[in-house]
Amino acid sequence: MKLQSLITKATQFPEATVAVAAAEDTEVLRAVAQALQAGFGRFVLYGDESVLSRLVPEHVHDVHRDHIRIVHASTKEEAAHMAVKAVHGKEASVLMKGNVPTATILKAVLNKEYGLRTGNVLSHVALFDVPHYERPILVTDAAMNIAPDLQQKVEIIMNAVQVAKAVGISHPKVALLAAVEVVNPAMPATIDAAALSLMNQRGQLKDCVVDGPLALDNAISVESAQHKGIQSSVAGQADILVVPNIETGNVLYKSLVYFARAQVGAIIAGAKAPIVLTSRADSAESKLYSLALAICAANK
Ligand SMILES: CCCC(=O)OP(=O)(O)O
Repeated sequence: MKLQSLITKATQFPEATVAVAAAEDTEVLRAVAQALQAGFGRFVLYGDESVLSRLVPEHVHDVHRDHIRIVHASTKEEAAHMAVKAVHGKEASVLMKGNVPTATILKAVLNKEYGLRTGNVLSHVALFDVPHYERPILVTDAAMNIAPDLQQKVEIIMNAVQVAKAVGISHPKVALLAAVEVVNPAMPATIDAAALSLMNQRGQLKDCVVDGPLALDNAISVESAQHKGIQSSVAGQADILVVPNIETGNVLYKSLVYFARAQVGAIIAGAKAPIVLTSRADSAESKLYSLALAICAANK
């Protein structure tokens, strides 16, 4: 599903409520306004009431103002905790990071008493529309897990498969990226990839087809895979790219956005509710797509 279609799908859930932590941010409020304009979402904005009362009318059309509630929080930490508590208490089905450091919101998310942990690994899943590439493609994990071990990679894959299903890819093809297509004992990513592929063949990783190690070119290009003689049901057709570590993921994410001018929507999956957690420099449009992705994932 292309990102624009995701917005159409999100309009099936006009009442889905989003708790925004520290909403006093122009790009966040522009995304909120665009979501309301598109016809989805109710928003509870936690933050400095005096600032929000001034900013909201500047961004949000009068006709949509009854879809927004402002709740005062004295600090960004308090805003993060209040927003997380609202999701924990089921007053909202999606959490959104506003103008608050990632570490602050994640601390609230991981709170033992009212946080959003399920016991599963939390992981970042980004859905891209890349110009001149016909299919949408998911990338994981560009932001959360620094150097995932084999078990963490299993959960990262399962989180991404759930997100893929939410956007209409029912049995995704998962490519495990490395620098080469063969198992090399000096490259741990290739050994994990081989183990994960076998786990998939033996039914330990369900609802998807997993293959690797694959280099990026043969994961996404049939011509490259054919040229290199790679026999694989995933090569050239990957729906999900699993990177070996956060550096690879973050560089791939930002290369797609800045070099390729890709559009992106991204969430943290694996928690009790999806979390919209974009790069600080991401556009309002990306935040809008991320909201749509989160609402679709919350209602899958
Ligand atoms: C890819 C999203 C996470 C990230 O890198 O965020 P910042 O650019 O805000 O550091």
